[in-house]
Amino acid sequence: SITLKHGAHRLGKRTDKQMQTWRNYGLGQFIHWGVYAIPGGHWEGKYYPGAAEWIRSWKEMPKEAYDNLYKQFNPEKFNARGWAKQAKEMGAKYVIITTKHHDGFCLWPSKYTDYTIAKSPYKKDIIGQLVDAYDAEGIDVYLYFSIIDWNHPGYRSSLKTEADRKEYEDFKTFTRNQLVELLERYPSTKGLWFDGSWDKAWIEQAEFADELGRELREMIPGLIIGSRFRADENGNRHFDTNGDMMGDYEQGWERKIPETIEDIHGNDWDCVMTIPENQWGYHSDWKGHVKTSNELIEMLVKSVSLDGNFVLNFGPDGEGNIRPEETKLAAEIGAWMDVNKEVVYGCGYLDWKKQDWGYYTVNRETGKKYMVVFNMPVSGALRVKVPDNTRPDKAYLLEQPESDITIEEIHRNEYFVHYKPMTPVKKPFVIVIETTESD
Ligand SMILES: C[C@@H]1N[C@@H](C#Cc2ccccc2)[C@H](O)[C@@H]1O
Repeated sequence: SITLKHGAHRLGKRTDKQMQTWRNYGLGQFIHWGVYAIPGGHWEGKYYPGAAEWIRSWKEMPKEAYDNLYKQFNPEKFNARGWAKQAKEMGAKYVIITTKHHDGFCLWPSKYTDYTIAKSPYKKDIIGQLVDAYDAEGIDVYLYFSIIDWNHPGYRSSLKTEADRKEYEDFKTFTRNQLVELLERYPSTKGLWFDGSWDKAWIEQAEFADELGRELREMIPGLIIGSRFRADENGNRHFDTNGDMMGDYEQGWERKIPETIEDIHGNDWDCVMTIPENQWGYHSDWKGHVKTSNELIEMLVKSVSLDGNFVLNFGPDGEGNIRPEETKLAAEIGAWMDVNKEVVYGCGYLDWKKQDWGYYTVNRETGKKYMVVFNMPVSGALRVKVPDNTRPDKAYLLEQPESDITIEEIHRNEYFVHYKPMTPVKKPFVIVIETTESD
């Protein structure tokens, strides 16, 4: 490997208590909210086919019109406590909230720009209300921050001229000031989720970004920042020139999930996921496939089974309502988590061979092993292959600890766990499997 000044500053996982807490969340909630929720994917009767939070970039959207939407932003129905309660009932252990998306509109009263909630009819600090409400529910708060800021005069996607460079210096100072301001205003923040850091202009700022990261981490000990924040001095993002991850966890899994444990290269990671195909901000007309709770629970369990966190996105509407489809899914996921949360919280990868019926998770502290079943075989025989020196002794339904499920040895280190559900299986279910390990 080569010597880098601004590459990864740590090899391997962080082992401090803040990161252990992060690693054990399992389930998080993403909230994308801003003035883009007002048009909700439409403008003057036309349907915007892109992601609703990107509508400003649509050729049919006059920039002037978009940039004045904030003068209408007055979400009467906004109820931070209600959102936090719903997230608690869903089983989210942390929340990531957009403070400022690519459009540059600030949901907190930043003193570094007038393009903020303070200048809207609503006036009040949305981020502050959400931080307090989620803290009160015991849900850890992380702040999403977009480096891209289409509203700031000094923002550039690339630096072509000396004038660009001069302007961009102001933008860098503005960016740093806003981030320091956010951590000063909301010191209970556990981490920053950066986005919009793919521009050439920002990628060239390896030294500045590295120093900024250091400054932010000094403000809040244990602060957690993912791999999307900065590039190394050779322009490499997420992984530096030596292939080492920069940041505390990998943020490359946006709307996708790794297939195998090899895909995660031993790093912590999160998957951030939309309910429709690709809408983060509120779009009033979701087209295409909308995921069911069974699909989302499978994504959650698959993520946990591969040592990751699953963060499900909610896009409240322009009045501050959580839409009915999201409310329904939150309730269905919450009902499943009420019964099965122990296969998610504090759990991770079990190095047993993956089987078709579903996923294994194991509690990192107790070693308790779970079979989370999504695909019941017609035979009712769930194949289990164990490592050498491991003998399965007992299996029972998590929901019915007194149930005694037959384990049949069929080959060396290979068993059938025989289970015939009494009623048709409508939701994933969990079998606990107890083993004896011999040296
Ligand atoms: C977390 C998500 N990242 C943002 C994006 C993007 C994007 C932009 C260009 C090409 C592919 C993806 C989305 O707007 C949302 O905030």
